[in-house]
Parts: sequence; C-alpha cells; structure tokens
Amino acid sequence: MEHHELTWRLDMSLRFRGITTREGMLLRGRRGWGEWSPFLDYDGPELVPWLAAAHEAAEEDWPTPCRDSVPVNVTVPAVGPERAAAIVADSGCRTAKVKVAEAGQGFAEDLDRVTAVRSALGPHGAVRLDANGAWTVEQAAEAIGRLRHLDVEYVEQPCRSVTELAELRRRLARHGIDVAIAADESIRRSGDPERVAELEAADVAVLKVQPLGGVRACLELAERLGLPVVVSSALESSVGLAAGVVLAAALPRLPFACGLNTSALLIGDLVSEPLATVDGRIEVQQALVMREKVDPSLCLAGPADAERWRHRLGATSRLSRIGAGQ
Ligand SMILES: O=C(O)CCC(=O)c1ccccc1C(=O)O
Ligand SMILES: [Mg+2]
Repeated sequence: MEHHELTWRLDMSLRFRGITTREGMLLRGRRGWGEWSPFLDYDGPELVPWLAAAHEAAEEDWPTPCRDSVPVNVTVPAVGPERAAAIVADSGCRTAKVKVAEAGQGFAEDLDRVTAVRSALGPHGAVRLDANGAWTVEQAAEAIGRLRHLDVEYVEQPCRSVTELAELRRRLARHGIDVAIAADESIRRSGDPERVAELEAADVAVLKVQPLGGVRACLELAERLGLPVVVSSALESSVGLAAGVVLAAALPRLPFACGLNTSALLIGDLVSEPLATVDGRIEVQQALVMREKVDPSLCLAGPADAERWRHRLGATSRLSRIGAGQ
C-alpha cells in the first residue's frame, strides 16, 4: 500500500526536557518524506511553521551545500558527573553542550557536571551551556562568573526574555566577563526573532528548522540577523535532523559545532541507516538523501496515536491556509 502520511513514535534513551518519548508524522511529497513533529505541549498557530518545514522537505530541492560535513556537539542532559563524562567520552565529539539550571537541582550539580565534562574533553574541547531560560539576570551573572574558569564557549538562553538577555550581556561586559550569549527560545518562540539582533541580546543565534518554518526560511533569517548561527535539533528522527544538516551545510559561515547529534537520544529511528556522527561530524551527502530512505515498517504508532496526529494535522493545515490568505 502507498502511504502519504505515517505516524511514528520512538522512546527516548534518556529523559530530556521532561520528555521520554517523541512522536510525530512523516508527510510524503515528490522529493521524499518531510518530518512533522511539534512537541505535544505546543498548540494552535505555533504548529504552522513546523508544517511548512515538513512540506518543504517533502517537495522542494535542497539548497546547494558549501561544505561536505558539519561538526556537531554532544548533548549532555542534566545527569550526574560520571554519567556526563561517559556520554562525552563515548561521543567522539570535541564540543559538548551541557544542560544546566535543571528544575530541582542547584548550582553545585551544575558545577560538578560542567567540571566533569571539561575534564572528559580536555583543554582543547569546547564546552557550552544551555539553561533553557531558567535563570534570573542575577543568577545567570553569578553562575557564569563561577563557571567561566572552565572556559565556556557560550551560554544558550540563560534567561527567559530578550530584554533579560540584553541586560545580562551589558552586565557581563561591565564586569569584564567575555562569555558569549546564545539565543534559542528567544528566536524560535518569541514571535519576533529579529528583536534579538535589534536589542543586541545575543552573540550567537540558535536556529531550528521545524519551529522556524524550514531550511530556506532559516537561511533568510540568518542573513537578516547578521549573527553567527548554530543549527540545532528539536529532537527529531534522522529525517528531521537531516534537514538541519542541510541548513548547516548551506550557511555561508559556520563558526561553531551544531546541536544535531541527538539521534542517540532516541531508541530506534525511521530509517534503517540513521544519520551517523563520526569523529564529531555528520556527512552532508548522507543528509541530502535521508528523506528518500524512510522505512515505513519502522513507523510504529498505534491507531489512537495516528488518529490524534491526523486531527492535529487537519487543524494545523486549516490554520496554514488562513495564514496564507486562502
Ligand atoms: O542543541 C543540542 O545539542 C540538542 C537540541 C536541544 O538541546 C534541544 C532539543 C529539543 C528542545 C530544546 C532543545 C534546546 O536547545 O533547549
Ligand atoms: Mg536550547
């Protein structure tokens, strides 16, 4: 039987952002399969750009790559120091992104985890942090001051709002602390990504293909922002991750490793040969053909999940048409 929509569900190997399973759809077009996997706590118009990204992947030519491979970071969830060091050592990556400021944990846990990651990487590796907006400006300034001896490349979304990020940057500059700030949620969820550049709220822009409406939309946004870009995942299957690699490959400048090494956080995949990280890099050629390699028999979701996703897709398609003025 020919499928034009598939619903899938994969368990995660580690709890991440409170999530233990990922699910979504694959939509088929003339170029192959596009992934549509908005998080379950997202709703309404916020799902529209995710759908535009899936349609682009299914129907459009990919932009011409500027490089053959893309460096990636290993992502370290809010685990204990031994586990964190093992994740880094096993990854083969020379850049690690460490989750900090996890709910229910304190600064001592962050310090232990980041210290363990720094020693696992050695002095030549790069360590970046992601607080997912959890710190106040005061807490962020204090934590960054106490972690900077570990040579932190940047801190991603230390505080929730764009104005707080801008205030933190000014405060760090006044104190002579030159740790860079990256904006993630302030770009993909604020409704106004360019405000980050206007308010000089970040040194680095984290771009994610699905929430920002696709690869072309991200290339255009990167140009308007004028900031160095880190392409990162939304915990997709290899099909969605491949679109991120295609974006990273097409950016004129790629000064940092990307957050696209998350397939190891999922148990299983939707293709028989998942996107592979070798020596901390993903091959662009592998990503360019991934949308043609889906194995429908790996898309395991029950009829109730499939029905729920078809309903979500119908509602989001209607919102997309309204937005397009049809
Ligand atoms: O950037 C990475 O290393 C992996 C992706 C990641 O951290 C992430 C994945 C899903 C949702 C949010 C985030 C995040 O950057 O906060
Ligand atoms: Mg982030």
